[in-house]
Amino acid sequence: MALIPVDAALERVLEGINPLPAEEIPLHDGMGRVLASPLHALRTQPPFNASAMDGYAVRASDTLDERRDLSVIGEAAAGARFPGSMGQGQAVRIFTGAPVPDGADAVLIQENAESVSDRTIRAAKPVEHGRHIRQAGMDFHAGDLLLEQGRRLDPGALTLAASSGHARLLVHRRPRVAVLATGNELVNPGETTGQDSIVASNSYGIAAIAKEEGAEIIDLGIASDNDQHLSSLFAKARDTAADILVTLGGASVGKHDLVRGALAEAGMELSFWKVAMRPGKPLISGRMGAMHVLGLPGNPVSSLVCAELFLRPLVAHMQGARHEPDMRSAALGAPLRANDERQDYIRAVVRHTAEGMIATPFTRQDSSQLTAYATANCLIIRKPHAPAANTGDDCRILMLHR
Ligand SMILES: Nc1nc2c(c(=O)[nH]1)N[C@H]1C(S)=C(S)[C@@H](COP(=O)(O)OP(=O)(O)OC[C@H]3O[C@@H](n4cnc5c(N)ncnc54)[C@H](O)[C@@H]3O)O[C@H]1N2
Ligand code: MOO
Repeated sequence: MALIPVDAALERVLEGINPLPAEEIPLHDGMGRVLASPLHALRTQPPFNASAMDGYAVRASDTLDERRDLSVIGEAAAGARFPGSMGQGQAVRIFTGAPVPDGADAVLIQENAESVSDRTIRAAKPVEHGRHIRQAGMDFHAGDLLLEQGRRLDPGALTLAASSGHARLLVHRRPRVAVLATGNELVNPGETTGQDSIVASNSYGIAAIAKEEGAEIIDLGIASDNDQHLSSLFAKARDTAADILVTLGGASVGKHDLVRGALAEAGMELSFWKVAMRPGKPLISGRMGAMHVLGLPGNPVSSLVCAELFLRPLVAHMQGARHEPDMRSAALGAPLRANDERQDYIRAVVRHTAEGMIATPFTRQDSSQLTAYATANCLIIRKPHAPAANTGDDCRILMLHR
């Protein structure tokens, strides 16, 4: 089967995805969730003209003459407005957040007020009209569109939603991602290892990527390399109503690489197999009924890179969110050889310097090496057939947020 380009592969993975149904959640559970409907303000903020400072509500024209006595006729605090209105030559003691009394048009900060007697002050400096007053609706008005549908909720968005009167939010359901490691050699971390054992590590990073995007994880453990065991665990993924099944390993061409065949046997409609990328070539994508299937290669770095490129956007799209990879430009910190037909994702460390960003690739790029991957903070992307490049040449990098 021919290798398909990375962009085409991503398009196919995301093809025809409808966001999962909406559910209502309390604000405290909103972090990282994606809004299923536009959010409009239920109230106006501030709801009244409010003082931004501690001081005196005054008429600005009364402060032009610094010898003018102003009589303090009452007090306005946050939550307890001055009940009357204020006339010429009068002032009201006011505190930050309090409603500005009728008749006042400025706030004189207390540092600029001289106390003449118990209930009389003078303005040490004139204050201009409107000073230190937050106009009603300065932030938003009832009915304003505050957050778009598809917005991923973050601390700022959650605080805005609360401030505008929402106690509950409508968000898309989290995708359920079933993760299945495959391979006779695999044992769980902490288990006794035999001479030929390998610790099944990939599930942890893959689950972490999916969770970071908002998924719920169903850990299906480890399947041995036999068709019965694989098919019983695929059935379990369906029984648990997984939206996405991620398999790890067994994706290549060896005698023991049974995953693609077993998936087909279990009814998966293959979308593609093999992508023109390094690492990650034997990636499998398809559908088993409503369940999306991603078969990631077994090499740990291959599985992580594939999950960054395909699983992350898939989980985001299923929640109605767009996924914008953090791509930047940098200068190469070391030369690179000419590339072949596969798009390369080269593990590298990018540093900010006075001359700009410099991305230095690790010398060894084996797809089994987690030490380099865990140290890398970016992947240098090399187009297929890119010519040899020198130190200092421009390159594109995908940031890996650590
Ligand atoms: N003749 C060919 N051989 C290979 C090709 C090819 O085109 N022709 N492709 C190579 C490429 S590229 C990759 S990538 C690997 C991926 O193969 P599989 O997906 O079949 O992976 P496995 O053989 O099952 O495992 C590879 C490697 O990774 C270890 N592994 C597997 N699962 C896990 C896990 N959950 N946690 C940690 N480590 C895991 C496994 O023990 C192997 O060492 O195929 C090449 N071969
Ligand atoms: O594509 Mo494999 O992922 O080179 O190691």
